[in-house]
Amino acid sequence: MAEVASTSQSHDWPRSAPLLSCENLVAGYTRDIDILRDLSAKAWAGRISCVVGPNGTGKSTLLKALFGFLKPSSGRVRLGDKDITGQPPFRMLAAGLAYLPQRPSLFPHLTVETNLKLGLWHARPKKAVLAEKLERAYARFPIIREKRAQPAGQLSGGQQRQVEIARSLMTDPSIYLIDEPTAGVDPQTSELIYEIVRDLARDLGKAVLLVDQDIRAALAITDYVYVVKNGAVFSEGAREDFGSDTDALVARWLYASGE
Ligand SMILES: Nc1ncnc2c1ncn2[C@@H]1O[C@H](COP(=O)(O)OP(=O)(O)OP(=O)(O)O)[C@@H](O)[C@H]1O
Repeated sequence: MAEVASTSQSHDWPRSAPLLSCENLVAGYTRDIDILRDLSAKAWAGRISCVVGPNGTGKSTLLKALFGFLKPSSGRVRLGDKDITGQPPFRMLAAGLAYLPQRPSLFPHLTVETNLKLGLWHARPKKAVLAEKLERAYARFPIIREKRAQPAGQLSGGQQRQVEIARSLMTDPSIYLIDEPTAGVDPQTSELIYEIVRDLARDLGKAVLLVDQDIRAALAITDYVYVVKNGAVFSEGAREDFGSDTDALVARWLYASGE
């Protein structure tokens, strides 16, 4: 595993305590095949960590293992100092993790507002609390206020992404695991979605672990980069160590891809 540009003295935040971390994670879908093979990564409050790498290398699998859909066969997942390895998704949610999968996860036939309310169903909030949270969501995403009475399935891909993010914010998570948020979305909407993801970290102080194929766009908002190959970290480093040299990073990614 290579540390990228580790000589830089310009910052030391990557040495600060992460909010979420995994160490030497091994996990897979069947007993005999490990997809993640000794993978370690971190996400810091107010920062975006981005996981890039070739197709099929285990990026989405990492998020699934962190959120508890897959139980690691070895390694540790920690929330601050607390060991949360192998906890089921509902406990991960309660612990402050939000997971946004690659495919939209809204109920298409229910209205936008009902989808938002479902973000809090498990908490059984008082009416006033629910109303306040809805108002906060509408203030942050004006397009959602406009479309709140429509079935969610009638919204564009980008609008559905906004509803998903608004729904996740209802539980005020501290950590976001986000899988390819702009897959299948037009360039203009992509820009908006990256802005929203950036604001989750910069404005709201969330720790974000982002998996992305659109390497150049993702790098523009990223603080720390993991290049993953064959289920392990091939190379990592703080984004600012690369200066404006996105090409060096892309070259490293291509090397990991074997292209
Ligand atoms: N539900 C599943 N059951 C069995 N194998 C799976 C399952 N989901 C993914 N895999 C396999 O795990 C490996 C890693 O898949 P994963 O989706 O994590 O890769 P990825 O790096 O996110 O790829 P991409 O960039 O194409 O989304 C692949 O070989 C894939 O076929």
